[in-house]
Amino acid sequence: MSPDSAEAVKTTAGARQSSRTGAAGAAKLELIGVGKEFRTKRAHTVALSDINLTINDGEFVSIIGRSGCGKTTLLRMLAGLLSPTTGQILVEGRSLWNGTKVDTSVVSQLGVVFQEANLFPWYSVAENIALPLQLRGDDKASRMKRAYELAELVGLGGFERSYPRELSGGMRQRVAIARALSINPKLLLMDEPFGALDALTRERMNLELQRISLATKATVVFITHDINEAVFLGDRVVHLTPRPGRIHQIRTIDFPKPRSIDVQTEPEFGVIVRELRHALDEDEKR
Ligand SMILES: Nc1ncnc2c1ncn2[C@@H]1O[C@H](COP(=O)(O)OP(=O)(O)OP(=O)(O)O)[C@@H](O)[C@H]1O
Repeated sequence: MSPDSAEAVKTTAGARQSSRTGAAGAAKLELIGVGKEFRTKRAHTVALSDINLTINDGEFVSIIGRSGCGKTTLLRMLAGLLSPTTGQILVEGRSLWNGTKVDTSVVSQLGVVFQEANLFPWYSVAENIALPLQLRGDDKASRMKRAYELAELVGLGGFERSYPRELSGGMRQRVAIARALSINPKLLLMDEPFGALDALTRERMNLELQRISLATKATVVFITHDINEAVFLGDRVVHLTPRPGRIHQIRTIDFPKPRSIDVQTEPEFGVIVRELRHALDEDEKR
């Protein structure tokens, strides 16, 4: 982390500008003035307001924020599951949403991993991994070849014929990651993927995800409650504040990759985590 790292911290006023200056490379994902409102009989909730963010090819962006600040809403809009009320979402320059209508050809190029692995219990590991390829009509030989390669990549070589019930929680999440990667997604979207895992497994999965994302050069949007995890994995960390959800600051994390777990013991790492934690605590008072 450079001595002028404080420069990387931008508060609300500067967030719009800093959000458009990520690592070098082509824009993979652009959010322009994105907002989401929910209207029910009982309530009108502005879940997200004026989100502006550009994510470049190969970048890993972590998103943190208090419960209810709109993280999942944001990811669901990026995944094509929920239409934005305002603004535009562009994937490689192509609009994901046209009003409330989603462009399915863009969605089919996205990989999504949720907190629950959501595997099909009656399918083997390899069959689960290959499912998106089956849906897209790839022949069996080529999709199994790819499934076996991916099983190896996520550390499940030898388990290709196992069934989900025979796997640990961490292993099931690896299958979910491999399945999301099967289509070589333009974007990998992850919503609290390790939230249900114990601390040690989670730490191992952080290392694995770093390795996989570097090996595949994937562009990743990663939502987490865990500040440590966000900083460890992220090239940038986006902090959302609630009511309505807005980008409060975007912090660039300069530690070179691959990062070892020991980076977390470096004083600079501790400073960043503490500052982000403090900023999140401030959200409670808002
Ligand atoms: N389908 C919905 N209908 C009405 N309000 C909703 C809906 N989905 C989300 N909200 C509201 O939008 C806001 C943001 O919710 P969201 O689930 O995105 O937050 P979050 O940051 O992911 O929270 P958590 O960390 O607890 O998962 C909340 O006020 C929530 O009540």
